[in-house]
Amino acid sequence: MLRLRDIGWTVGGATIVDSVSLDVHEGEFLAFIGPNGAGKTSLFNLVSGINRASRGTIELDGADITGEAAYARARRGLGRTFQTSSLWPGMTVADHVELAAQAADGGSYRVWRRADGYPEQVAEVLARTELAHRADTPADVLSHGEKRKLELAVLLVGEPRLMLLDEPMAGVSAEEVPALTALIRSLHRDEHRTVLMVEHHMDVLLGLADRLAVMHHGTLLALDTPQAVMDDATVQQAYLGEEL
Ligand SMILES: Nc1ncnc2c1ncn2[C@@H]1O[C@H](COP(=O)(O)OP(=O)(O)OP(=O)(O)O)[C@@H](O)[C@H]1O
Repeated sequence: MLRLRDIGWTVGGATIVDSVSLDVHEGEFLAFIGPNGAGKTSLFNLVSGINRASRGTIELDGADITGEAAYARARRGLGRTFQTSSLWPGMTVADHVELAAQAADGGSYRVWRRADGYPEQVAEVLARTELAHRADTPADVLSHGEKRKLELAVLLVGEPRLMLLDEPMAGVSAEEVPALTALIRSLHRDEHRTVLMVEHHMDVLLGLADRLAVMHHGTLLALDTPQAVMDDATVQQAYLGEEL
């Protein structure tokens, strides 16, 4: 489904992503781990089109999308969430989803439009993400776990086939992690979406990921099943003193 060949990204003389090649199969769950600054988010930015690769090629479903803008990649079914919250504080949960539905329907983001255009879609997405009871709640009042669910809800409106999730557990309390993990699992297993996810919590990943990609200093250090990666001596060495 997704093919990266020799992807590199250099900024101001510093090589942030260095010769990354990998294939992601349809329906796969591939998790990215690695120390802070390893280049995981930078790689997601290159795949989603936020930044352009300095070299290498990116293919989605056999089409070369290396030079395509982010919105064009989104139209092909590639969606992503961000490490930091991308919500509008005073806007309600339902209005976030409504706005995303308008945008997905070809409309522009017009915050003054009344939120009565896509009630069925909004209700359906909020039910899937277990946020129906929070429909009228402003985003800034939500717990961290609910905020992450809302970011997923907004993403789901576009029905992405390939989802890039950047640290979806960041800031989420320990009590909320299981429900969020279950939601992400269901988007993958029940809805058959292909998922790439950056995550530091290994305990979360072990129940989700088919394969782990280990990044270190911008390179892909290892790519294998979770067990094989954890047994890998090179990975262990790279992580000495780091949480794995
Ligand atoms: N636009 C940029 N210009 C210059 N340097 C950048 C830019 N974006 C990222 N970097 C640098 O690239 C390196 C990799 O950053 P990146 O955020 O991709 O790492 P990461 O693996 O996602 O880390 P973390 O786990 O902390 O999120 C860091 O040293 C960062 O400072």
